[in-house]
Amino acid sequence: MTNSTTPLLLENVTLEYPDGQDNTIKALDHVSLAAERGTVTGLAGPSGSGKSSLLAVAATLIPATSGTVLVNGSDVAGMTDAERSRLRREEIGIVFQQPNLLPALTAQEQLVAVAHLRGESTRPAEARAAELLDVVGLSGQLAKRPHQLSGGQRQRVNIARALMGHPSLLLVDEPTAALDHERSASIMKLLRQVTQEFDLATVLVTHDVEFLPLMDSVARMRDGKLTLPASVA
Ligand SMILES: Nc1ncnc2c1ncn2[C@@H]1O[C@H](COP(=O)(O)OP(=O)(O)OP(=O)(O)O)[C@@H](O)[C@H]1O
Repeated sequence: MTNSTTPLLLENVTLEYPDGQDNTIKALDHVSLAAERGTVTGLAGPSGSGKSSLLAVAATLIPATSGTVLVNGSDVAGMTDAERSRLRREEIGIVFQQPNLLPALTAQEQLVAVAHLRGESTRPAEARAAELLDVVGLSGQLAKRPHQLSGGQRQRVNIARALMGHPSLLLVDEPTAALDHERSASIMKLLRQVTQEFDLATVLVTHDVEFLPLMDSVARMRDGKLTLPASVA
């Protein structure tokens, strides 16, 4: 059951890239997917099957060639660049494989910088940053800079930063690619925890089939086509 409160709805989405000659590569081939609040949708599939392309279209970073992308009921195709930027700031959290933290900033400052971009004042931003860093298990590390944190801790800062804008949709691309098994497992559990705690619709790309049982549903991609999510519960 989907409606205007469904954070992400893709209907028949196709994405074509030029191949450098006269043809196109179909990275997404009539893909339909709904991501509901409070659930983690795992996105699995071989390299080159279109997983990152799906996230990029859902994040409104790349426009679909055809089909419909609705974020909280709004069709992103009809939006101006400014409206899409606002959507990304206010409704979408993005966690990439590498944390991409700013080397000079402390963990707390990484989050406050995001709030400043949205025009928020420092005091409430600092309070929310501290709260979120506590949620991700870093309450004692607020003043640490990236080089003073482990890979897993940096990814936790990255996740907390993605939550600063109160998103309804969290898009996560291979969050554990740079981590060992134990840290990967705890990051996956954390993503599940924040999905429930903040009632997020999380779409998570992973190569690691071991973590698929932690997802509420798993969509599988192959050659740009998506097999509809099947519950793994
Ligand atoms: N910018 C681009 N220009 C042209 N082709 C692209 C571009 N980005 C991706 N592709 C092609 O689109 C298809 C899907 O790529 P995509 O990166 O979405 O796959 P993926 O499943 O995320 O792969 P991986 O698991 O290796 O990250 C591939 O054939 C890829 O070569």
